[in-house]
Amino acid sequence: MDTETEGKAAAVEEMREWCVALPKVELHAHLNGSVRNSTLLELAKHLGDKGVIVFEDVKDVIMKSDRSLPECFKLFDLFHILTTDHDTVTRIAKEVVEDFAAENVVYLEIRTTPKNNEAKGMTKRSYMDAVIKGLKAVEDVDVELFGSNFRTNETLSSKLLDGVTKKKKIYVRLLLSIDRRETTSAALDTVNLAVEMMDQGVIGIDLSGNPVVGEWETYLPALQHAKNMGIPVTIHCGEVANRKEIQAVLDFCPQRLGHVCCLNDVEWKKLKSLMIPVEICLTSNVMTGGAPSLELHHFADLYNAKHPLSLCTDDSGLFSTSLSNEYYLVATTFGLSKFELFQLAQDAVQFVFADDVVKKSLKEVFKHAEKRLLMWDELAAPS
Ligand SMILES: CNc1ncnc2c1ncn2[C@@H]1O[C@H](COP(=O)(O)O)[C@@H](O)[C@H]1O
Ligand SMILES: [Zn+2]
Repeated sequence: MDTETEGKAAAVEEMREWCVALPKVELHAHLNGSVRNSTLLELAKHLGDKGVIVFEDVKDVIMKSDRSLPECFKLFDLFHILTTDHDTVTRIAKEVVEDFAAENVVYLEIRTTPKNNEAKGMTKRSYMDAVIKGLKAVEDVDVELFGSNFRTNETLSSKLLDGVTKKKKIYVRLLLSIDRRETTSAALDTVNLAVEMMDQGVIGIDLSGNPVVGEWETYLPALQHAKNMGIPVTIHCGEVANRKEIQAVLDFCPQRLGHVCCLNDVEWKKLKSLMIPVEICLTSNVMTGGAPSLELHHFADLYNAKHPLSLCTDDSGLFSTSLSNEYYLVATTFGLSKFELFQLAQDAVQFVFADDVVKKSLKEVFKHAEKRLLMWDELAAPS
């Protein structure tokens, strides 16, 4: 390697390290899309040995790196075969939190679809109990799950991402997803479950699933019920160009929106005037064709318009990404400076569904990390 190439490689490495060190807020992560490949392979091997699936076929699908939108949803059906029993749900929930915490995510909203599965003796409630069991089983990191369990702000903020001697801390909150394949009654069950579990870390509702399936009118009663109960709602919007639905979603005016890829000029204007915070999922959108390329991703337009937004992974396992990588991509694609990236990460605190106590504590975390991160180059420079 010549000196110039070595210098470039070192700069890439240094920027990647900085993005990992940056405290981050993750607002759009699906549990079953965030499972480690190694875990999926282990689960597939186990079911292969039992004759439930053909391991070699499944292995190739898991290891494939490019995925279209329809392929993603076929894959989710496969993931659900692999993961939907109580013990496995507990395991993946634990691992997903560990993985996010390992890259300095300090606040994580995980969303997942509560599932009934009679054959496994699973109800939506027992599925969620298994998820929560997994969050409580995390040992390497301090997980703050319930509003009632907060320690004092000072203790929390000094511990979160101190990174030197103390155990890392992460706030985790849960969003219950309504799958677009569900009936009105099943969607209502999910919202009622959220109401029941508000004191156990559940703080919101999401609408997701294959965007070419289902009708807005089917979910509207459940989403309206959530709104009436004061439960924040986030909606996958415009993954495909469904004009009628995009209009209806904007009219519903949820607390946040995911993706917003296929909006026309009028819808774009409306989104901007409503100032609904957007969960931006760069890698996911480029892989599934929602955005033509990283360079042409609508992040740039929203960012330049100072529209509220936050970088997210969507499905870090499925798309082989991480939140640190999404920040790195923004830096390298759109030329944001470290200062701007820091602001971007910090601004996401405003859009969390957790209460003001948590927001205050998260602001402290960023304050605490600011000097170290913004003086990174000076600190790293040889004296
Ligand atoms: C790629 N973009 C996407 N668009 C829409 N829905 C998506 C999604 N990625 C994931 N999901 C939704 O999340 C479920 C998996 O996690 P859980 O089983 O809930 O934990 C998928 O089945 C789908 O409903
Ligand atoms: Zn999503």
